[in-house]
Amino acid sequence: MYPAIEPYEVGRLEVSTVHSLYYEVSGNKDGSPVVFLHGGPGGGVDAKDRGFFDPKKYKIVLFDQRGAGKSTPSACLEDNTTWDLVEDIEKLRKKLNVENWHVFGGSWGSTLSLAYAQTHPGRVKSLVMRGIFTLRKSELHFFYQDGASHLFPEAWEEYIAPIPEQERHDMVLAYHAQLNAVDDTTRIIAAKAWAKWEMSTSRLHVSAEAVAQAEKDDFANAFARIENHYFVNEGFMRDGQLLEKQEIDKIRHIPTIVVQGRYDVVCPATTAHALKKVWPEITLHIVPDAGHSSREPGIEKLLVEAADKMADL
Ligand SMILES: CNCC(=O)c1nnc(C(C)(C)C)o1
Repeated sequence: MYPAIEPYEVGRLEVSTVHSLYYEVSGNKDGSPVVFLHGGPGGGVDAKDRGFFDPKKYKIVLFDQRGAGKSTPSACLEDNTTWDLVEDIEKLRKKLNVENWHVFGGSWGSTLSLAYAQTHPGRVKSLVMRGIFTLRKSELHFFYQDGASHLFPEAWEEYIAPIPEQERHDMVLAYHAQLNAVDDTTRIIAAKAWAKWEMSTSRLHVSAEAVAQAEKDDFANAFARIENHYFVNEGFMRDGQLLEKQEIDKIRHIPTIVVQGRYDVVCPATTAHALKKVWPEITLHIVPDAGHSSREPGIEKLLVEAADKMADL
């Protein structure tokens, strides 16, 4: 990763009558623009995310998506869909007087990267994606219903604990009821349990720091409520839409590098493999000793190398 830097511009962008987005710009004012799309949805950006990009070559744009991080209102689900976020990226591009830009996203950030590129292909100079997630029913089933549970049985017990046994046949729906309960205590207990499940399984070796993040009320509330909202609504798209040939044909020409952990249980390699089959032109790196997180050493290294490669395009 590149050394820590501070933004030279920080601002807020009103994108609807409800939502205001936090954004920041760092690196080279005259550099090649790149927009970083964070995960979750609802995960928010971290200052460390600037470190993927050479600050001499890139004009680095980070922003918190609707309801996430420093964007307001926090955890707000109103007017919060995949397609609202796609248009927010365009609003931010125009606000910053950017003609077109590199797009970089992991996990949900890869979902949004694909949705944005397939909607506005002319605005995307390159794609660097990590832990491919396309929100198919099968992907959600594996992580939230029956799959990852077999690899992390201890964490799974904590994840199902807030849900009555008779509701456990549909965990995403059951969590939707608790994450939107009138009672604040019910909501925060469910939010922390939901967030802890993901943060406990996102690394090959469990990270205490990542798990501790799930204990932070504001993070857990936004991450859990927004993720669950998108999943209950199936990402506001057709099942498998982002992998359809007609959709990939719109972006087939865009230089693209994907980095995928072999032991990613949150967004298993099967989706990156499916993407490669429908889009053989991409470069796909499978990291043999990594899980889901962009902070896994092998993943972090290849992401920086990928961004370095795209910088001169
Ligand atoms: C199913 N959501 C996975 C995702 O987008 C994700 N995983 N970790 C994150 C954060 C690092 C933003 C918490 O996001």
